[in-house]
Amino acid sequence: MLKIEGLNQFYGQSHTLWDVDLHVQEGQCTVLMGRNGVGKTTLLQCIMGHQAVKSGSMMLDGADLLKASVEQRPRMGIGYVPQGRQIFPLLSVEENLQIGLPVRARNDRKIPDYIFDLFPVLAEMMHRRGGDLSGGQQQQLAIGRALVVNPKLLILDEPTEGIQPNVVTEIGDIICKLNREMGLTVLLVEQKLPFARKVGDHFCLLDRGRNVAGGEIATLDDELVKKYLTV
Ligand SMILES: Nc1ncnc2c1ncn2[C@@H]1O[C@H](COP(=O)(O)OP(=O)(O)OP(=O)(O)O)[C@@H](O)[C@H]1O
Repeated sequence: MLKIEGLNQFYGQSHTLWDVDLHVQEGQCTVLMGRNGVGKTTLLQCIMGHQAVKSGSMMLDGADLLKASVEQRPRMGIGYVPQGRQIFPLLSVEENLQIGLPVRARNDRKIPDYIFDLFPVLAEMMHRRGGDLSGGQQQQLAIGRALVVNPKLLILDEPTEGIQPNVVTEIGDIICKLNREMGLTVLLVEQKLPFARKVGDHFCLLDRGRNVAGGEIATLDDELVKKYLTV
């Protein structure tokens, strides 16, 4: 579904991503891994068009993502849950969810009911301000908001960061449900190994902006973990 090849990215003079390849297969959950600062968020931002790419190719179901504007990418079927959630604190839960509505077809600009089935707390807190929600609730809101655009590919940047263990389990179950039962293709950045192993089918491991390993999650062995993930 998503095929990135030979991607190079710079922050000014600083070469951050070096010839990075990433293939996300339809229906799979791919986990992008690596220590802090290796370039995971930068790669996701390149996919969303928030960072410029120096060279390489990036195709989504045969369409050239690099030719698409930031506004077009959600319309091409990408839902994005950014690092730190980026909830609008002064807007209500409903208004935060409504942000994705213009991306939907003109005759279908309504928040889909299944989002409230997945996250009942969003229905309960519909008129509360985003800033009044707990971290876990905000993460659920961020995922709900990404689903409003009716994505075929859901991208999540560290959805478990700074969240209580019971909510981490809940979010893991929901990602599995979206992926395995509802057929949504998922790409997520995740540092927590048990979580990555629970939700992931494939992994892509980066180190200092370069691919160092990848494949089925079962092949992510202790040696790779020690070399590239343990701090
Ligand atoms: N806006 C920016 N301007 C300049 N350098 C940046 C910028 N954002 C990130 N970097 C640098 O690029 C490198 C990759 O950062 P990035 O945030 O993509 O890594 P990461 O793997 O997602 O790490 P983390 O898990 O800590 O979020 C780091 O060295 C970081 O300091």
